[in-house]
Amino acid sequence: MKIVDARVIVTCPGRNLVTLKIETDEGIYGIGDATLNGRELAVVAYLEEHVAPALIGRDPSTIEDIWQFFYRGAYWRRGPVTMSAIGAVDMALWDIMGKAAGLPLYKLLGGKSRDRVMVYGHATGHDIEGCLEEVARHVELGYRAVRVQCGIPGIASTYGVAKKPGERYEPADSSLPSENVWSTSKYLNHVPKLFQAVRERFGDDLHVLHDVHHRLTPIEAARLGKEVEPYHLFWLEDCVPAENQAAFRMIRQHTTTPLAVGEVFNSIHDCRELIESQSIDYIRATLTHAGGITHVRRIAALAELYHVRTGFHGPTDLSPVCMGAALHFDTWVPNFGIQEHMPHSEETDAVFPHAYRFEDGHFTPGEVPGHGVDIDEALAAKYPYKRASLPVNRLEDGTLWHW
Ligand SMILES: O=C(O)C(=O)C[C@H](O)[C@H](O)CO
Ligand SMILES: [Mg+2]
Repeated sequence: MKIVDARVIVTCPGRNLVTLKIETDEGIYGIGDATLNGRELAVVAYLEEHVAPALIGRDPSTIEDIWQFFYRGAYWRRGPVTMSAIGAVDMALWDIMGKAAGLPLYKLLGGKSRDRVMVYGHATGHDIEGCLEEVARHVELGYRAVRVQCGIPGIASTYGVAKKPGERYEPADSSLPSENVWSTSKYLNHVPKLFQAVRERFGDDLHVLHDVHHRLTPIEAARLGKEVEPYHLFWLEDCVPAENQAAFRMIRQHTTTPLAVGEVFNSIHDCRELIESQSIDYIRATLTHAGGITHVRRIAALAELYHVRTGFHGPTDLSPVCMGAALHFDTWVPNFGIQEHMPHSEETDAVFPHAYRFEDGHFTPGEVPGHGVDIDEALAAKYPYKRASLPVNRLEDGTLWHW
């Protein structure tokens, strides 16, 4: 089998999504997600100029060699743009090989380690009461695990909280970055009250999660971890920016709240120190941004040695193609923890018909050969690209801060 075409499809059924489609001389094709939120066209250019032409004529079954060609063979290694491009190629090749073998991807990877994949949903509210209503709605829908993000008294808007009650929050909400204001002291005073209220209303069985979005310093994160210990969070996510990996050792010494990190990581080298020092509990690197199945399974294997489990990033800025492939990976990977789930819009689901299904707080990937997600190109063409940017965050005195 030979690759005869590799094309990039950009569509915006509510938000921008980038798909690589690789076609073979045997009529089998595979697709991969290359969406890098707010930087979509940078990956499109990388794929079109440096990757797609070099794929033509290759044997799609040489997945490892193709991965090495685009990673090791490139002088400029790593980084989110390069690794998202490689991730899309890799996902599409695994899709092709699944279709050629007539096997769903999880069987190619080594078969089922579980019957279904537990996911967590997103509850956001402007105040604690609003959050509790949203958590209740998720419980009603069957979710066993819910991430809870709350507006902070005295702060006008916070990233990660929907703009209006009942709406979903949208990660990239305007053409140029909008601005939020941040107060660490107001936030730290509020969050323990939120989780106390969640436990009082929903009891001990519901898994609850929280995302800090990298906004704290290590000592502040240590305080938050300690103060929410009585509420037994499933995890505290991205409590500090992870460039300084040694910071996590200090946080770890102060709290037993489990720590998750890695949605912005793009290679095993971003994860290595955190995993080897046993400073984290969940690794969130995703198939799209961290070089596809071929690379993320190396990360998962390293993590397994240190009792670290997977908790893949799964917001709407990753397309259903990534979600489908991730659910196969989650079904197979021995050290699975949880999978994030933000439902895509109806328009997005129509552009990407898929085999995966939600039931009772869990997903199953389906039995369709490959990753089980397709693209309706005619429908995709009806939604042209629209520039969208992630917001920025400033302290109350105007200082630009982590978001
Ligand atoms: O889903 C999460 O945990 C996020 O933090 C969402 C991210 O902010 C979003 O994917 C940025 O593109
Ligand atoms: Mg996050």
